[in-house]
Amino acid sequence: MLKAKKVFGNIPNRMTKSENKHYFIDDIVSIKNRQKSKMYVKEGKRIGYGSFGTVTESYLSNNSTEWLGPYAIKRVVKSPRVESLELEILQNIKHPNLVTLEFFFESQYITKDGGQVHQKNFVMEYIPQTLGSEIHQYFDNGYELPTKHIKLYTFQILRALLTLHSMNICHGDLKPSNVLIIPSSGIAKLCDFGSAQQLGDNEDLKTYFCSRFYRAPELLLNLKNYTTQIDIWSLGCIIGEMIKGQPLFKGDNAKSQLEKIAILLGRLPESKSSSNEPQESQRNLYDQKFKKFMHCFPYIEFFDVDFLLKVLVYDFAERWDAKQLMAHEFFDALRNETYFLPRGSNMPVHLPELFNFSALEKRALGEYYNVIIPPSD
Ligand SMILES: Nc1ncnc2c1ncn2[C@@H]1O[C@H](COP(=O)(O)OP(=O)(O)OP(=O)(O)O)[C@@H](O)[C@H]1O
Repeated sequence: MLKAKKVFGNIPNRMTKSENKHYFIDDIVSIKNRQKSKMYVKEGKRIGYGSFGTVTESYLSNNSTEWLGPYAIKRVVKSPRVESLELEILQNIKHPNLVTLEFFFESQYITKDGGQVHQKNFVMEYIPQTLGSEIHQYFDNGYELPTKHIKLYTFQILRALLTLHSMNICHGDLKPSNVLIIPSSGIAKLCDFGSAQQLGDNEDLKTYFCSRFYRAPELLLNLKNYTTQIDIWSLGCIIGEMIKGQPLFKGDNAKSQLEKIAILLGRLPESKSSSNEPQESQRNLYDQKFKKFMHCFPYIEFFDVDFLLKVLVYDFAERWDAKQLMAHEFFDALRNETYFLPRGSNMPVHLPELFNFSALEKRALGEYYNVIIPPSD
């Protein structure tokens, strides 16, 4: 289990709102140097209303005249019953494709009946666009998301998953609104670790989490032996949505979600497919699925269909993992070229750094590393 570093006191701050609509926090912890200080906080417009908290555009100041920011402050109720890995992940895992936590503080308010509610406040870098809003912008205006962009965002999501999964952590709520993007530079970063779990052998695992349209079949079936591969399924649904402009599987409940999935993948197999099956019947099965996928995604390249067939697989043991997928020829367009065209621009810009892997990432990639990096690197 990841250990949370105890960098803040046990007694939460009392928030005092001043007339200028900013308030003062006694103990705000800088993640950079783990030092506590006193700061003013000014909150602006709401960016997100999640099921667990609110996110607002905010500014911080040491003196209430010069303001730093914008930041995004996510405020969630601190519950003694629900353990969340969100703070541990945000403060301990630094990664180019995970949103950066800059500060953290605790706060409290008194309810009408005199009860105290304790809150956690995550002060993050502010990235105004999400993959969800980007998909809408394109499709609402009659355009499709360019294939290069789809590959760019997918690769970076996989890179973030490679790191989380190498620690046996699943994100648990991957969906387009939890992927923050900077369209002008092509950067993608995952946010919202409120549903993240570290999977171990003896955990009493919950199965009711992850937004339905992106929930893997094993979760829909309430199987307790699921793995971090649930995130790969969610990613497959996100890729489908980037291609089609709307959620790939839109069920009203778990049963109808499985039915929607079956339209594309065929009925859930009664027993595990076996690699001992004759090669010919395996080939036939692949060809049948290939035809269905071609019908669903008529304008994509053959090897892109093959990529999707490796992601959207019922059996999570056969679903490819992050490193296998990063090595797929689906990403050759990113390995062999250095430019892409951002939305609304006719000037190509450099692709973001995609292959500057850390030592931890290199270890997680193992033998795949040499296949994944561009030929000239
Ligand atoms: N750092 C950020 N910069 C800009 N927007 C953000 C940032 N973090 C979160 N958001 C926006 O706020 C929304 C809600 O945040 P988050 O998903 O963390 O909260 P949540 O309560 O878990 O929401 P949900 O129930 O939708 O999963 C995100 O979907 C995203 O659109």
